[in-house]
Amino acid sequence: MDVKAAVALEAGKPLSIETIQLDGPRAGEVLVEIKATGICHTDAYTLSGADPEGLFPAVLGHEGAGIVVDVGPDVKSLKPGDHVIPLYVPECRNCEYCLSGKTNLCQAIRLTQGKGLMPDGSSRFSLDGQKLFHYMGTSTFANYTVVPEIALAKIREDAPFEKVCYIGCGVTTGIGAVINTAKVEPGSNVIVFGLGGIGLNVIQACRMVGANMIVGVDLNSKKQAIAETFGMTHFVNPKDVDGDLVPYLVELTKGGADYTFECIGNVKVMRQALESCHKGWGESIIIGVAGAGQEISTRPFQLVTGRVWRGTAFGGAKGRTDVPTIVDWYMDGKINIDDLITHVMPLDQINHAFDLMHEGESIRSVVTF
Ligand SMILES: NC(=O)C1=CN([C@@H]2O[C@H](COP(=O)(O)OP(=O)(O)OC[C@H]3O[C@@H](n4cnc5c(N)ncnc54)[C@H](O)[C@@H]3O)[C@@H](O)[C@H]2O)C=CC1
Ligand SMILES: N[C@@H](CCC(=O)N[C@@H](CSC=O)C(=O)NCC(=O)O)C(=O)O
Ligand SMILES: [Zn+2]
Ligand SMILES: [Zn+2]
Repeated sequence: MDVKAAVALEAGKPLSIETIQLDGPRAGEVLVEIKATGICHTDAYTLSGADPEGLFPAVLGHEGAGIVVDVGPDVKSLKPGDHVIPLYVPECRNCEYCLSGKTNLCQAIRLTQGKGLMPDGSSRFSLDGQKLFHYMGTSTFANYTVVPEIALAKIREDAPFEKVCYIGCGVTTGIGAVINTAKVEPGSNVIVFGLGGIGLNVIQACRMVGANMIVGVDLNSKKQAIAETFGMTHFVNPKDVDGDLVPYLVELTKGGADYTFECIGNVKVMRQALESCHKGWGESIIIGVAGAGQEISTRPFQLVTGRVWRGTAFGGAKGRTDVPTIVDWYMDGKINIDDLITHVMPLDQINHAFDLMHEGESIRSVVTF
């Protein structure tokens, strides 16, 4: 079938709006009509060429919501008409990782997903006969996509696509990092580095769990006002700090934070986030994705003296189990998504969404089809 898509033809170039061809679903696969997709910083990261797994030409996008149109053989849990959110971390409930109970990182299809292919090793997308790569197993920058059954969360039908698509990455990542990964306790002091589409969700979850100080750090002071409405209690712009940022933050939090979150993807900030933690118990959670060749460093003494360095993917959430619950939280008014979606636009303006992100003018842009 013909599909309208924003195609990443080359690294570092704007997306190209094209009519491409999509093959139907094979065994274990589902054809989904994408109704809305958010644009996450990770899409920009891959498009920039910094992603070691980045492949071109490809259909990017991983923060979508839509409706099942058709299912391939052996699909049991979904049927046409079901409302779904694609998952870049699937949940097969059968692999060693799923059965461990220790991680959300289902590995059932990770190898082919990282090669831009469906689990059978082929692509469903093409442009004038040339193969296009899938992206993160989701490829939501198209009005139709094919996704493995194990990578789809079934959600309630009254949830608005243009809002809950954001649960496909940013909302779940930020909230899950607080609840599943750090397990922030009431009364904790936290520092959030980067007040974008992920960091603001970390802040709203810290408020939900009853954190005490919620310090936000961002180079862009325009983020202060919205962060305060989501629960930030103190704002720090590193440009306004005389001297080193770390001792300033340790002093502000009276000995260091119980938890810090790096929501930028900058390895220098990751070090600052670790070293701003409280001696003896502070935990720093890396959420940001850093480019190829980048490495983190610190004095081992920081860990010897009790600070903990951890990371999280998709907020530690098991998508088919947890995403429907987060949709319920939104529908019940327990979490705020509406105020984080600052821009909505049609697919042919998607490059503007990337410009807004790079200029620091948006929190989340959403494309509706
Ligand atoms: N681990 C995971 O599962 C996920 C990771 N990510 C990653 O999280 C990071 C954040 O993503 P978004 O919130 O969508 O990005 P964003 O672009 O919306 O926000 C980044 C924020 O960091 C600020 N910033 C940039 N450099 C800074 C610095 N040196 N010091 C202080 N603030 C600085 C910017 O002003 C901006 O407000 C990205 O690296 C993204 O790839 C995103 C989703 C899931
Ligand atoms: N391909 C990159 C790694 C990118 C990455 O870390 N992705 C996160 C999700 S970011 C979403 O916006 C993730 O879930 N990672 C787990 C995984 O299995 O990929 C690289 O190779 O550096
Ligand atoms: Zn994302
Ligand atoms: Zn699994």
